[in-house]
Amino acid sequence: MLNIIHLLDQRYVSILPFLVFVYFLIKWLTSPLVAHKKPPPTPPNLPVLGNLHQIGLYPHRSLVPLAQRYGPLMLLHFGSKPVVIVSSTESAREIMKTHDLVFSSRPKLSVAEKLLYNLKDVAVAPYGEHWRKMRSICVLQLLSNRRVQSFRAVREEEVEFLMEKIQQNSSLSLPVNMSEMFSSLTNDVICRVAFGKKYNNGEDGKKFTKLMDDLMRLLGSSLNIGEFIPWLGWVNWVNGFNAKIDRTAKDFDEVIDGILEEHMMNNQEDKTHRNGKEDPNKDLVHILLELQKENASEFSLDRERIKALILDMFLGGSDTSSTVLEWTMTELLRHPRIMKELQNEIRRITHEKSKVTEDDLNEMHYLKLVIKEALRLHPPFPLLAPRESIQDAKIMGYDIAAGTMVLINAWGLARDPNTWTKPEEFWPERFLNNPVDFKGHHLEFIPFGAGRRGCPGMPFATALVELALANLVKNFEWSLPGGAKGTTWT
Ligand code: HEM
Repeated sequence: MLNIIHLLDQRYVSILPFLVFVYFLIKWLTSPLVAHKKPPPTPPNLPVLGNLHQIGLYPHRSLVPLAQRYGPLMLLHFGSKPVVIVSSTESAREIMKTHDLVFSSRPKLSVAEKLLYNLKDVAVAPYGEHWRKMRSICVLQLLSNRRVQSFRAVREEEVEFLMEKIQQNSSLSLPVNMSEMFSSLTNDVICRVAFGKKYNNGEDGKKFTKLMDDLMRLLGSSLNIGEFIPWLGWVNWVNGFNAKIDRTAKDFDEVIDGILEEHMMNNQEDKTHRNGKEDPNKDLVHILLELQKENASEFSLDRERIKALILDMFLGGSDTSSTVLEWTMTELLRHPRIMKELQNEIRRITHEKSKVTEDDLNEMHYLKLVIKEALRLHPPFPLLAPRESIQDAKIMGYDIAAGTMVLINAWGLARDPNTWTKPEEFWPERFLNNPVDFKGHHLEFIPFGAGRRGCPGMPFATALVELALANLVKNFEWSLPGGAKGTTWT
């Protein structure tokens, strides 16, 4: 008996390596990437880092030569995370049009999770019922054309204020820091729209501005090593990154809590004074609190969802528009012929008027071409916002597994020499008699994204950018300090 057991033991021992091999083979074959017969081409990668070393400081730039070599749909590895890179109009159309629903989720990134109330907002929320409801509030209540129009006075006043500041500097022959001015313009507009007042003065103002800067920096940070190489997650504790996230999230929460309390008290008072009549100048917090009270559907717009939505409005509405203004002015300064042509159009239309108002903008066709061209060359989100597939899909003959992160190189698409004549040149006339627009129908030009997850803030952003730019160009003669020519780097 003992002998038999011994014999069996020996047999098991000899087949053990085989069983282990079979186990790993099955595991490998059923892993999300290999189970799919044909994954997209992958550049060679390093252990641990994957392809992170090939991404560099400007990923949208580094990805272009890689795509030329490995194709319009590549599979990279950011550490251990598989990421599909989309680099041609055709592959973007497949992802954002043909298979839009499959790619309409967002990956769960831990920084966003902590800062955006556990993904309770709209911009980073995964696809599902919560996102659908929040998106509909955004589109129908907060950012509709009618709502954007209701904030016209805010935009006109703030742009006028910007003109006064520049006028003061220019009368003293002082240089103007346009980056700072654009940043405070867009911040002040979004503060007034969201909260009904500015947060730019005194200690509170400073604290708020710093908080917003920190939020933007953390959300756009590439410091988060633990996201892509999980076993190095401890580094984020040691270098203070996690502590900074927690502190920023807590500080923002305190500020927004104060603002909500203030609004709730004011709403009570307003009701007694206005006798139930609708206030045409409601700010976004006010609107959200009303929706919360109505609570008509089964969807509960709880306090955290309100805070997360407000934060989205700041993240979407502030840095993006100021970046567009900055780049457009930079290109105009580098191209005096285009600056002159634009100035002629604006001065001809507004004639003797001291300022451009929103009524004048419809006639300013060249202005729109200039902004389009600046958005083509310098999209504020060169890789858009990451997407994630919700089920397996076949794209251009390649298999992409459910749960794969997808990055769309909008910057690369808008400079693709196969699509655009002289793609590196700032040449607004390219859009003359050309139906290509940034509204998400032409996949070669998608600074606002496209499809279900496309940007709902486009009308809000363009209204402010057009008004500010028209006034800047009408009212002043511009040049770079010391006769500098400006750079082309982005
Ligand atoms: C020039 C200005 C802007 C640019 C270039 C821009 C660009 C973008 C891009 C590329 C996306 C991702 C699209 C995609 O995944 O297909 C996006 C999403 C979004 N944007 Fe904007 N944006 C701008 C202004 C705004 C403004 C002013 C707001 C709100 C006040 C806003 C709110 C949002 C929101 C809420 C989303 C998330 C939509 C979703 O995931 O369903 N954006 N934006």
